Amino acid sequence: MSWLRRPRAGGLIVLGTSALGGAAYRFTQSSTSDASLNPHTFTQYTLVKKRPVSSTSAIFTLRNRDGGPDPDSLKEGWKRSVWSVQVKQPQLQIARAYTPLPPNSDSSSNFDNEPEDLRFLIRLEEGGEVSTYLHRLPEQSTIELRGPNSECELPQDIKEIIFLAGGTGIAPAMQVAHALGQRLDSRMHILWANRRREECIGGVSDEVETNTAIQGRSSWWRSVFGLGQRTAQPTPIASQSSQGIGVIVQELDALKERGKAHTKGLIVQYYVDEEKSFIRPGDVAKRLGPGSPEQNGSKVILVSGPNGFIDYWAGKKFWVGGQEVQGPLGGVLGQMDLKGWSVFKL
Ligand SMILES: Cc1cc2nc3c(=O)[nH]c(=O)nc-3n(C[C@H](O)[C@H](O)[C@H](O)COP(=O)(O)OP(=O)(O)OC[C@H]3O[C@@H](n4cnc5c(N)ncnc54)[C@H](O)[C@@H]3O)c2cc1C
Repeated sequence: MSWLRRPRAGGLIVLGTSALGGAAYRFTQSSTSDASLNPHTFTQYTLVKKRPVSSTSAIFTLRNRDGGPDPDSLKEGWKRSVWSVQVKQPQLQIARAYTPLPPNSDSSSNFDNEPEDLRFLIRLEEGGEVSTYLHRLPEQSTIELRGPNSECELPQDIKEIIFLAGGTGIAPAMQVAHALGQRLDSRMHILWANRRREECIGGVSDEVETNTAIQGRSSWWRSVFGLGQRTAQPTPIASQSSQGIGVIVQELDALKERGKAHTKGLIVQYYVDEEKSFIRPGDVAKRLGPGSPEQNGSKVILVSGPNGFIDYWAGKKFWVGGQEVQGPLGGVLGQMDLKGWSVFKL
């Protein structure tokens, strides 16, 4: 799910999808009614709420306008997939993919057969056609969605996940945390990097980073933005901000709480570029564990965020015959002893 890779295009874009096993597909569809979300036609939703998260991002809450029931595929998707929908920009007739945030206590559906509201964390891209269009829309506007599209299916036997998220790459991480929160004995580490603290106000890392395992490589942010040398330092444990706790931070805290009873935990680490804290290879290495081949269950590293973030950590994805494919494992992870963990680029 590398962000910002869409070319400007005149026609509606069919987005490539891929699964952990390498297959690309859309969810099978039980209903083809235009009133229900479906992969074939655009369904009308109403923008019922736009809640700012920072100066450049907001959570958009969309409600199915005609109340068509959610397809079963969508309910299944929440349990086992990372998935997205396409949002249409009607004047330009283009569409971009966005990743629904997992339901929270605010997500409304009054009756069992009523569709759930869909919520999206959307960043305003400077000069970006669809994100600028969406951010300019007033509440009560109509927005058209098509989907769902599966980006990756979680293996049934998943045991542990390390999720490297850059910026709005946190949305798929939250989907995975939501799905994993219902699986016994799973453990998930999210390492979330942002340029600015305003995206994750009040976010306090669960673990102290010592960064002793591997040092000396520059961060993705550094390589992308050409910043100068930084001094090695531990990730600062942020103090509670006087401005309160950011919306996404609160939702991550809620996900931790929800999974507590069944799982071995959700551990979240915050890295903020402007505070000179960066995800380092050592932060990943120390979470790989000893790597015992007898251990049951898959262990997966997922990488999600802007193209440069994915390239830096895992190498480029490629387009082959109109489909986006994983490409070889490269980047920093490609040079590490991953002790049996597999890597998937979202
Ligand atoms: C599966 C998937 C899920 C996603 N989920 C989310 C999500 O949950 N939240 C989210 O915010 N984003 C998400 N994205 C990214 C999203 O789909 C869009 O790519 C993003 O919003 C930018 O789209 P846009 O139309 O606003 O920008 P675009 O018009 O595509 O432009 C993107 C950037 O490139 C620049 N640019 C474009 N064309 C050119 C050019 N020819 N020359 C120079 N510069 C150019 C623009 O100025 C802009 O800064 C997801 C992407 C994928 C593939």
